[in-house]
Amino acid sequence: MPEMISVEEARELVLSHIATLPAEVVSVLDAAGRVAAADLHSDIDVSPFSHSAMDGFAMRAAQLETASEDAPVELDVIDEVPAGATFDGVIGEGQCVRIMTGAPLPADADSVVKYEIVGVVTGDGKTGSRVSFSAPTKLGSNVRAAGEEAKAGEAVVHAGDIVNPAGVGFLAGCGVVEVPVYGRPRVAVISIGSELVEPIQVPGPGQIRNSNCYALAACVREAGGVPEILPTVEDSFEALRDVVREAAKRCDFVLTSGGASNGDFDFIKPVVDDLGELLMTSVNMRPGKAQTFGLVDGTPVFGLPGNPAAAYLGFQMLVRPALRKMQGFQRFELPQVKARVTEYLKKKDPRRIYLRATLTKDADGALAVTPAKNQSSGLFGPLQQSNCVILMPEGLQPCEAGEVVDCLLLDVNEETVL
Ligand SMILES: Nc1nc2c(c(=O)[nH]1)N[C@H]1C(S)=C(S)[C@@H](COP(=O)(O)OP(=O)(O)OC[C@H]3O[C@@H](n4cnc5c(N)ncnc54)[C@H](O)[C@@H]3O)O[C@H]1N2
Ligand code: MOO
Repeated sequence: MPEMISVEEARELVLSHIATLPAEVVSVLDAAGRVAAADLHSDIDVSPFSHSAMDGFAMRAAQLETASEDAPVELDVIDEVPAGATFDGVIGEGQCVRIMTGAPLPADADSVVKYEIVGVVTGDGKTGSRVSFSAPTKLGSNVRAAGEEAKAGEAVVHAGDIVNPAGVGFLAGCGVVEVPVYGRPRVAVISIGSELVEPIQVPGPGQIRNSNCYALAACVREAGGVPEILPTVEDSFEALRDVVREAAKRCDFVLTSGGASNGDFDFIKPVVDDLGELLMTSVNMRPGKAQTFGLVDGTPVFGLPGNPAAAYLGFQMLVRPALRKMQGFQRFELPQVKARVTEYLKKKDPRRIYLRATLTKDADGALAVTPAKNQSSGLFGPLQQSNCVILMPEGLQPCEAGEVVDCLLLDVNEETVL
C-alpha cells in the first residue's frame, strides 16, 4: 500500500470497492431525489385523450376559413362540454360546441377558439346561443393531442435516471405509483476520542464537545444516506475493534472520525487492518491527510481525521462519492468554477490545499473568491460561512491576487451544470 496517494487516486480506490445497493420499492412520492433501478412504463397514453387547452368553442378549422372582420362566420352553440364530461353528438356545418379547458375534444372538432376573441350574437354564449368568429383559426389550435407526453407502454423514466419532483408528477400521471429505486446506505457514524463529551454537556478540563458526529450525520443525510449515530468510543484498540466489527455487520458503511493519525492513541488503522483489509491510510490533501479506508467483512469502513474541517472535507471528497455510488448516482465530482481570488495566497505545504472560501458575483457576472481568514483544520465555523473551497494544486506555487483559481462548490449536487 503506497504511503500517500492523490485525491483522485483515493476516490478511484474507494469507488472501486463500492457496489450499488440492491433496489427497493418505494411509493412514488418517496422516489424524489432517488435513482430509478428499472425502466418505468406508462400504462396509458398521457394525456389519455385529446383535449382543449382553453375555455372556448370547438369546431373544425375549415368552418372558419372565410372568417374576417368584415364577414364574420356565425355558428350555433349546440352544447357545452366541461372537463370530466364528453360530447358524443355530431357537430354539423354552422355549429360549434362550447368547451372548457381539459375537456375532451369532440370527435367532429379539430380546433378550439378561446372565448375572449369570439363575439356573442344572441344569447349568453352558452348552449342555444349564436356566436361569431372574425378570423380563421389554425388547424389544431388550442388542442393538446392524446399521448403528447407518453404513449401507453412507453418507458417514461429509465433505469439510472434521477427522479425529480416533476418526475414524481409525471410518473403519477403514467400510473406508476410504486417505484424501484436503489437503496439508501445505512451509515454507522462513530466518533473516536476519550476527550469527547456530548453537545448537551459542558466540557470539563481537557474535554471537548463531539461535534463531528452531528456534522457527519448531516453530511450522510444530505448525500442520501441514513445515518446511525453510535455512542462515542474511547481511544482503545479493543473498544474500537468491537464497535467497528459490530457496525460492519449491521450497516452498509462505517464512518469514523478521529484516531486516524499516527499518535499513541490512534487506532482506526490497526483496527481495520486487524478486522479486514486496510486499503488506504493517507491522502495528499490539506486539511485531511489522515484518511483511512478498508473493508471489514466486505463492508466499507472509512476513518476520517478528527479535526473537524479535515473530517468534513474528507467526507466531501471521498465518502460522499461512495455513498452516491451505492445509491446509483453516476456523478461524483463537485461542480467547479473559475474565479479571481481577491488576495495573495501563500503555499507553504506541498499538499493539495482546499481553502474554505466565499464565492461572489459582481454586477457584470464576474466571479470573485475570498478565502476565510482562519484556515485551521480544527474549525467548523469557517465552513459554515463558506460556499466553496479554493483548490490550490500540489506543489509550492503561491497565487497572486487577481489570479484565476479553481473553486469547488459546496452544498450543490454533482449533477449541477454551470
Ligand atoms: N505528529 C503528527 N501529528 C499530527 C499530524 C501529523 O502529520 N503528524 N497530523 C495532524 C493532522 S493534520 C490531523 S487532521 C490530525 C488527525 O489525527 P486524528 O485523526 O488522529 O485526530 P485526533 O487526534 O483524534 O483529533 C484531532 C483533533 O480533532 C478533535 N476531534 C476529534 N474528534 C472530534 C469530534 N468528534 N468532534 C470534535 N472534535 C474532534 C480532537 O480533539 C483533536 O483536537 O492529527 C494531527 N497530528
Ligand atoms: O488532516 Mo489535517 O490538517 O491535514 O487537519
